[in-house]
Amino acid sequence: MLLRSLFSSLSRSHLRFSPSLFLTRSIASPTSPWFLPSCRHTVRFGSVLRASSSATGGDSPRPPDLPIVPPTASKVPFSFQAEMINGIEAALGSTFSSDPLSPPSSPLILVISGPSGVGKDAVIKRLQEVREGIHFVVTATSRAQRPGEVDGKDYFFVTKEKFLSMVQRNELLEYALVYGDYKGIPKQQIREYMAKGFDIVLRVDIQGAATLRSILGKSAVFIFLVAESEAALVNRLVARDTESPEMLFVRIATAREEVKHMKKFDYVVVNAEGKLDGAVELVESIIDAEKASVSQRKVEI
Ligand SMILES: Nc1ncnc2c1ncn2[C@@H]1O[C@H](COP(=O)(O)OP(=O)(O)OP(=O)(O)O)[C@@H](O)[C@H]1O
Repeated sequence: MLLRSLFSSLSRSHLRFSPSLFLTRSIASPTSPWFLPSCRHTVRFGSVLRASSSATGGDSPRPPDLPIVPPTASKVPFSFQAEMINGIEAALGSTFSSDPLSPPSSPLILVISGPSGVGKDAVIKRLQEVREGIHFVVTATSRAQRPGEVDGKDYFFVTKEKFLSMVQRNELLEYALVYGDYKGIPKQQIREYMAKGFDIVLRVDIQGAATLRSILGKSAVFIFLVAESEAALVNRLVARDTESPEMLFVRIATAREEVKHMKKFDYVVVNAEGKLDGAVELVESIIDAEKASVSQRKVEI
């Protein structure tokens, strides 16, 4: 029935054709896709389809100016393709929509964590350079500013008193006392940038990641960053030269314990010595995969 209707719509079109042209492949069922005639014609590229009402039966005209991109390997002439499409539309009783078939992807929250000195800051900084639409949430901290750090860019450096007043006003998604200093994530920044469609990157230590997991559950993507080995991590921390020997010892001892928490994360990314770009590419792949996921994570802050 469907086929008959299609043939009759096509035969009303300007094109002279034989149904046998279409049936160069066997038809498994009336609804299965069956296609193109094996004939040789000159193809006119770059033209724009304008449907004639006779080809669509007059009921469901194709949108005007809908460009048809010619498949390079096709031997089917353009005008003939247009007639075929019109015929199929007429047989189906509706035009083909150009709306995207995939649902829009939701903004992500990426939680990037890992032992001290593994390269969290370095990876996030590079990610922001190579990828658009990423907002790194600037953490508020009561710790002292290190040389080269910029207030409002690396952290919001605040006094302990100011930090505690932010806690009281429920302005922080999560906060913790880390090595004697407070660190916390301002909620407002996340809301603001998610509303603009940005993917959000949060940088937290392992303890912070555990707290965020309990708050955000599966609605966020948790990435654990590791060095290629314990020795490489220690070298990196020593070379950074930002800690006193005592603090260095505490960080290294803590890192040993922290690696054990890897399984609570969704992904692990190795940031190997001299291969920062490789780590960033993997993070990008994770983002791309998440955006292509059939069930998108939904988050509310
Ligand atoms: N792939 C890499 N190869 C070599 N050096 C790296 C790599 N990634 C980061 N580094 C360097 O290692 C040091 C530690 O990196 P970074 O400060 O980004 O770590 P972090 O995880 O943010 O540390 P913390 O949690 O203590 O703030 C920095 O000097 C950084 O430049």
